[in-house]
Amino acid sequence: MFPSATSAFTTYASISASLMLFRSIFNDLIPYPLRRHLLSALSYLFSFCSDKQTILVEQSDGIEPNHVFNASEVYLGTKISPQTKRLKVSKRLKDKGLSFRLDKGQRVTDFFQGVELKWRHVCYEVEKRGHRGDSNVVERRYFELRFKNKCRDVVLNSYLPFVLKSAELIESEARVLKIHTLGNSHYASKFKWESIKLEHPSTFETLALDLELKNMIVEDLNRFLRRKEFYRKVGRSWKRGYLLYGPPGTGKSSLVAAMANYLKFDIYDLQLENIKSDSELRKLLLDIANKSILVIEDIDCSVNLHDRTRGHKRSGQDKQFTLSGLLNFIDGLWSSCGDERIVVLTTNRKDRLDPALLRPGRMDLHINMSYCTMQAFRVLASNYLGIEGDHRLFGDIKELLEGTKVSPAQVAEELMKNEDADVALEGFVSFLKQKKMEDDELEKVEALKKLEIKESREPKMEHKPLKKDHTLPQMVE
Ligand SMILES: Nc1ncnc2c1ncn2[C@@H]1O[C@H](COP(=O)(O)OP(=O)(O)OP(=O)(O)O)[C@@H](O)[C@H]1O
Ligand SMILES: [Mg+2]
Repeated sequence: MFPSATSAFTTYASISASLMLFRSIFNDLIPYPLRRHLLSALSYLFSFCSDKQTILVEQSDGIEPNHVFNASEVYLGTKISPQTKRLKVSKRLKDKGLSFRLDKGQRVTDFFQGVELKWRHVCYEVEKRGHRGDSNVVERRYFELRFKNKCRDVVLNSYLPFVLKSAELIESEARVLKIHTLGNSHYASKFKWESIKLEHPSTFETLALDLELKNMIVEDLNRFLRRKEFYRKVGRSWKRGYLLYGPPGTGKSSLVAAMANYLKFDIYDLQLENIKSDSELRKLLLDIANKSILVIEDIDCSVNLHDRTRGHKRSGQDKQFTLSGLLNFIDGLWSSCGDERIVVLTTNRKDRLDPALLRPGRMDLHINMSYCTMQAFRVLASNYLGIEGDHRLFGDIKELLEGTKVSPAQVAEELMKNEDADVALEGFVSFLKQKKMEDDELEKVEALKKLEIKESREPKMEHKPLKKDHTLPQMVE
């Protein structure tokens, strides 16, 4: 005989009333610390009879935030399912989209290498006593991760590192990159960094560079990111300096943007003309966040940095801005402030730079951005005209490019003139022919000029009247 619906409901009501009564007596009569001990002793007893293990990931480890907790929170935000009933949603200024977090008490089940992993977000309150005896209640949080005993190795050695790595990727994907420049809304004549969204489309795929050079740069960046421990071990600050040199329009600024997009680093564009003193420079550089690229464009002409001892004085000001002040940040003692920094200097004229900037070890890599080669041209042809593989005009173009100095920027401009690939390439061939003629003409003029200069420097023969030379045979009259 089944109990009637009324009696089943009465039994349910009386059991739940007793449970509630028991809970409120338990909470009211037993002080909080004892309650926690009793509960953890009970769960300890239960864990003996279970084939499951539990890992607790607490929000903070003493004073420091627990990185595993933050990573788990980010990772689990991507694992929500229709069964997750309560979610928290947020968006920071730097984020591209919304991000989700589990609310307290919510559960998520994940699978990794065939292992079932049950997560639960737990929140509890603790009473904290201040110095003056006053108390306040603070919320503490942790994640509980349950899995089968036999999967312990997989969880500790593979799953948790996987969660950390995934969270890092999710965070960097979600980040909006920024470019920071010195704003002129300066307070007390001091400049401050102001930022806007960096939406430069340049990437290593779109960059027209010789493949070997491109791969070398990407590998260098990857090695730099991997070697945090190495830098620490050898006593160097975790920084890398690149000097990009080459004629205008060869892609120096585009390479900086590609680096930022690849590494997901912000760019800090420092215009040295605005800096008045070393101390101002120091302050600005200390305000730069980690994971960033500091760029100083056209270092040869931004400020007269040649005189290291006297510094750069401005009229009516005794403050100084010196090259040594800058170098101190690049690789001196001040450079140890901050991690994961990249410094890029660009110049059109490497020969004009102070030798101090070129000294070995100062800029780790000198990258020559040269005129357009055939390999670089193929990248541009694919970007701008969608040409993959070969084209009937590529032979002519290769020959013409070898004898002409055209920057990738000039090539790009020509290729943009027509959407039809054949028309655009024919136009480009005529452009190259014209350019070649002009270059040849220019070369002739240059050669003539050099000859003239050489001649003007050579000592002139003096045409003195011939003295009577007694050695000469006398004319017989
Ligand atoms: N190597 C390249 N690959 C792809 N595009 C390029 C390349 N070089 C130049 N360009 C194109 O030309 C434009 C100008 O190039 P960019 O500003 O990077 O040159 P730059 O070397 O920094 O010049 P400058 O010395 O005048 O600062 C870019 O916006 C890009 O469209
Ligand atoms: Mg540039």
